[in-house]
Amino acid sequence: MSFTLQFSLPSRPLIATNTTTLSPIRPVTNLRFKPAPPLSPPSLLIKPPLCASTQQRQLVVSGEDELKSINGAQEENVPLPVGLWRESMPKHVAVIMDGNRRWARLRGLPVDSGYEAGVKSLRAMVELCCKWGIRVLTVFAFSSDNWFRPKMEVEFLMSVLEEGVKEEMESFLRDNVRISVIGDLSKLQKSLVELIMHVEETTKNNTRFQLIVAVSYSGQYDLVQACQRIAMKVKDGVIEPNDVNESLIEQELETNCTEFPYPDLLIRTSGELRVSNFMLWQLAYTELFFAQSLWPDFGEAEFIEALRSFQRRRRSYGG
Ligand SMILES: CC(C)=CCC/C(C)=C/CC/C(C)=C/COP(=O)(O)OP(=O)(O)O
Repeated sequence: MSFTLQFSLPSRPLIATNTTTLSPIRPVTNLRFKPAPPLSPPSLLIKPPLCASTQQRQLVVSGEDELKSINGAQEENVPLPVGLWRESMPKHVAVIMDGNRRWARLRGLPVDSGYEAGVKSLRAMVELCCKWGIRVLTVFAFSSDNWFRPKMEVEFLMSVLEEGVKEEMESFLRDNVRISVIGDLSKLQKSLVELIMHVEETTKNNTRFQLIVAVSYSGQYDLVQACQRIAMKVKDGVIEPNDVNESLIEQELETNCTEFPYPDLLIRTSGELRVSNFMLWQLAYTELFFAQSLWPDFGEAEFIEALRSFQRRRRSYGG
């Protein structure tokens, strides 16, 4: 049984969007908070829209059954590692997969081996996300600035993406995985763009898990392209300048491809303490976790540590 309380907030979010109270001892609450989008189409009762900053919020009090089911998809019936609580799992994790080249150099290996080891780490993380009920994983695979790397390295990374998509296409379909790519695709080879469009189209109705790959992407690029689209709408008389607000910007960002909220947790590996122009708007209320491990060494134990850290935090969204 469930009921919904709807209330309005003047300008900023009150408590939480899509996660329950985070308790290190035991999750005691089954309260869910969701923002109701003023401009986007109506969503399902417990389906949160894109972001945490829209002005109207709904408080949904769920029964046991509803906690197991989010947006109609059943959570995996797999026991979680000790100390992790399903109710307070992040829905969306983002990762800056840093340290692949250092990993290779430390071993006296060519740079390519570092990226190959990084892909193995990514595969393992996708499996863990699926197993533990994390619904979206966004990875920074190639930044706008990475175009300045040696040509051979750029070509290798592009071939990794191309081969990865081709090899995994069957498993995406079998495992109900949706693939989305965000970034400035105009800089990519035509054949790769076609492949990306094909995999996005083929997997667009898959609901178990969404992998968002950021390629030729930067947070500043995303904001600029959103501004350009909004400016066109103003120019065409579709909207007035005064209509531009947070929700409208959110709709024009590349992350509009996910039905889930912005990242709850950002993990950056390799000990660097920066967000490096990644999802600048979307990270507004994201919890940050910086791991010492280089990305190819980031495995299950490190992921559990990041999730435990996340679950110990209280997210107030400035309220
Ligand atoms: C298909 C797909 C999604 C592939 C992902 C492959 C992968 C692991 C890409 C990482 C790309 C990258 C530029 C990481 C930054 O660390 P760095 O390697 O520059 O490390 P450094 O800081 O040691 O130089």
